[in-house]
Amino acid sequence: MKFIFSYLKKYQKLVAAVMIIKLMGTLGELMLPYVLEHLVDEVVPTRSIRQVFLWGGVMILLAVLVRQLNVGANRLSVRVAKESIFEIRRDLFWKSINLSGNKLDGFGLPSLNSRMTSDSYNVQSFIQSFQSLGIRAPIMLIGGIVITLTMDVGLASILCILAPIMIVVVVFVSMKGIPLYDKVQQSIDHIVRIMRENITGIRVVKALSKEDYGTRRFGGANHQMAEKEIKAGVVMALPGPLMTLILNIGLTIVVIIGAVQVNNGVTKPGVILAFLTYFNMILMGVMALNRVFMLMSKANASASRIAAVVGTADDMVPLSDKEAFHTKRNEYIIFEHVNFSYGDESDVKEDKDKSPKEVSSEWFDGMNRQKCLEDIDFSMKKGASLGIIGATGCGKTTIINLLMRFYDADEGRIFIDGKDVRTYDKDELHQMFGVVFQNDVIFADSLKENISFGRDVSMQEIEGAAANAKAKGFIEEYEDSYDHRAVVHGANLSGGQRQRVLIARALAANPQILILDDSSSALDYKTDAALRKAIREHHKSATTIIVAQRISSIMSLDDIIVLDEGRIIGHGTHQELMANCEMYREIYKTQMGEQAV
Ligand SMILES: Nc1ncnc2c1ncn2[C@@H]1O[C@H](COP(=O)(O)OP(=O)(O)OP(=O)(O)O)[C@@H](O)[C@H]1O
Repeated sequence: MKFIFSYLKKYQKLVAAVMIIKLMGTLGELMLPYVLEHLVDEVVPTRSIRQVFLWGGVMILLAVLVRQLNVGANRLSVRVAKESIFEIRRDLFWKSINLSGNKLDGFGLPSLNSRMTSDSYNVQSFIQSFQSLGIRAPIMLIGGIVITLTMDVGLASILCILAPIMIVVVVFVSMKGIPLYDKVQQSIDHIVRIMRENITGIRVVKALSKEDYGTRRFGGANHQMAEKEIKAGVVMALPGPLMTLILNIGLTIVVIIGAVQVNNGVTKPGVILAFLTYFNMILMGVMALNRVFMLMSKANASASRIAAVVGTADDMVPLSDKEAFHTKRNEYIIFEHVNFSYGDESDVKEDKDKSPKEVSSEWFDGMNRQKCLEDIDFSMKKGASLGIIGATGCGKTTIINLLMRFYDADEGRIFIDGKDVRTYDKDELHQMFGVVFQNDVIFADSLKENISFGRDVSMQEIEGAAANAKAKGFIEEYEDSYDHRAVVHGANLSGGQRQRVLIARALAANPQILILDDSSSALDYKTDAALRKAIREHHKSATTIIVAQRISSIMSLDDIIVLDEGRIIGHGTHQELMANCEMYREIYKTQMGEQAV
């Protein structure tokens, strides 16, 4: 809750205005039965039509005023809720896209997704309802009791006994509800993950006729979520009927005692009429209180999940010169005896019984760590080119991840241009790179925007990059050329076209370091060779690293590293590796044919 209120601080005045207007509206509402009682008991017996119309008019005016006040307060409360959730989402998004690789792995994309959507929605609903119901409910409850006390102490004492019982029930049940809603939100993460996997991999699912399998997986997760929702819903739905029962019993007692009193001339009929209305109002107040507590339970669980991300400490802050490593070597990129392991998030994900807060603080500490890179040691001169080859999962991409400081090495030192990579400001560092990752993303936007990608890049540079990436030809065949729109994930482009647009994106800003991670696998050999030639000719000064499975993509580069299970087992030019590296020779033989050796 502290997290939510920290965002409401700036709207203090608006929230206060909502509450004051709501207070006035509720007081007006409370006056209505009182006026009704006066009309029935005092005005009607005078048989004065004028007076009846006058007090009837007062009631109508009061009702209209109450309505207007409620509408005004609701509008303001919606505004506060919308603006504060806008800020919460903005901060959550900003933090999410700036999370370090380790923390991103820890939270998981599906979970970040549901924090951005369903969790934010829960918080928004609470902010909105707490401003109006938060004041209306207690005022109706307390006001109703106070007014009935002034009318008939005996009858009102029935309410005085029932109200605290109802409040205790609501509070008790809400306390039980909070942890249950935590679990519901965790199931939403799970469901979002399965949805993402199935939607992203829809083609594979269809191609292998695995719709049933996908549906079964989703069905399992859906079932789990439904169970948790039902459990939370059953608990939170308990107070409603219980309260109606308690109040109806109270109402029956009031009607019976009231009837006797009216019969004996002790009480007037208008009082009983007013009592019945106040009873209803009190019931509505308690129900509203129940709703506020229910929304609060959900929002509390959701807010701590959002706060866990927003409040996570930035672990990739640039190091000061004092803390950093230094080198006298003058190569442009240097890896010195680097070791690295990813944290294993599976042990965290299983810990479903812990609150998100507890989990998030532990995620990044005691994770199982498998060694991924061991004693990686190489360097590159400025403008040089390096190929990295090796079996899948041997750690090729991880080297890039460390170079771009998505993760920090466990041991060893990495330098770019004579500076410890950890001393660079994140933006400064990333602006040095033009990069295409494996399965990189094409956005649902024009091809022009996909290439320029929000950078200050002229149309001439876009066209130049497209030409070097061998994308110019197919782009200019479209009637709308560079304005042609790609759909989500570039599904209206072929694999090779997607890769060429991505390479154009990497080349567009004339990067100092160019990284192509398995980014030409969908290109035919001829286009791949033409692409490398264009890069050599037009991006001479760029220090280039090409990660590839295809030996033909890297054999002409200045230097090649052969990786095996996270270790460098071969390093040199193509000729040197052919002479000295058994695995390289094997890859060459397999891909280029026996006689090529
Ligand atoms: N975010 C991550 N969290 C945990 N383990 C990871 C993560 N990313 C990669 N790994 C593991 O690290 C190892 C190296 O992965 P990496 O992506 O560097 O391999 P790669 O050589 O690029 O593979 P490929 O050629 O298939 O792309 C693999 O065993 C992989 O499962």
